Amino acid sequence: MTLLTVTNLSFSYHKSSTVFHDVNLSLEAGEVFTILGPNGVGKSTLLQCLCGLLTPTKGEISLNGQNISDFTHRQLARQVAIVPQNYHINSGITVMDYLLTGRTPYLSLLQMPTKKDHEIAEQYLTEFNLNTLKNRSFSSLSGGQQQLIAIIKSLLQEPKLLILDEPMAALDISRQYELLKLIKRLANKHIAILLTTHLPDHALMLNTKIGLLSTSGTLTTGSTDDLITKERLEELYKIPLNLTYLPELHRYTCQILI
Ligand SMILES: Nc1ncnc2c1ncn2[C@@H]1O[C@H](COP(=O)(O)OP(=O)(O)OP(=O)(O)O)[C@@H](O)[C@H]1O
Repeated sequence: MTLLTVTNLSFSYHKSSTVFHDVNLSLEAGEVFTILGPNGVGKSTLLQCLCGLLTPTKGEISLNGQNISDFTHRQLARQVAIVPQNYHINSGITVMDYLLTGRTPYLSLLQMPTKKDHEIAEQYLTEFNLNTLKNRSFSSLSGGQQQLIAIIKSLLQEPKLLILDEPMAALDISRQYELLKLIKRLANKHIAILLTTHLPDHALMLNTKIGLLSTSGTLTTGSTDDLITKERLEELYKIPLNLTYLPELHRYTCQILI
């Protein structure tokens, strides 16, 4: 069965203006879907609708055939994790305690995280070579460190669908390389991943399903070959650019012509 089905979805913050309308998309387990679009077109808004943080004005979102409005918060948090673009955490919570909040959907009321939960968090910190951050306060971390820790927290949720809002934005290129590899590994483990990015190269590297969200509020979906083209991207971003084929990698790369 299709993991995520989005049907005729529309959203408005204010009655007078629609952010996006009639959005349709679907995602199977293990598929990766990349959304591109100019600043302010509604990518984050769409992602927040998909994980139940915002309620769409119209349309339906289903997980394994069940409308997400029928899920409890706890049920939904076992299925879907989101790594947002920004964090507003000023509580002084340590990195370890922040990570362990990812286990909340699996704990009963007032239950403390278990030894096993600590071990899983430690394992991820080791995998990402971030152990030294464990006892730091989350809010004292750099933007890139926060992004990596938030990604690890989302993995502790063991989601079937992982939603990443511009996950590469604050990362240096070596961390981007690690994250791109991680996305491929998670997809091989049948986790569906929906991400946004401002770099067409990320979509070309991942070779995913694509959604182009335009200023008119429509989402055009298709394959990388069909949608990551010079013509489509120039129309979307209104700038001159070029795609160059890299024979050694069997894919294109995108350059802004300046
Ligand atoms: N809470 C809010 N209340 C009212 N309008 C909002 C709110 N959040 C976002 N918007 C507006 O909705 C539109 C879509 O914003 P959104 O953050 O989803 O865009 P985006 O495509 O993710 O942008 P970016 O690429 O810059 O992150 C923008 O015009 C934004 O100003």
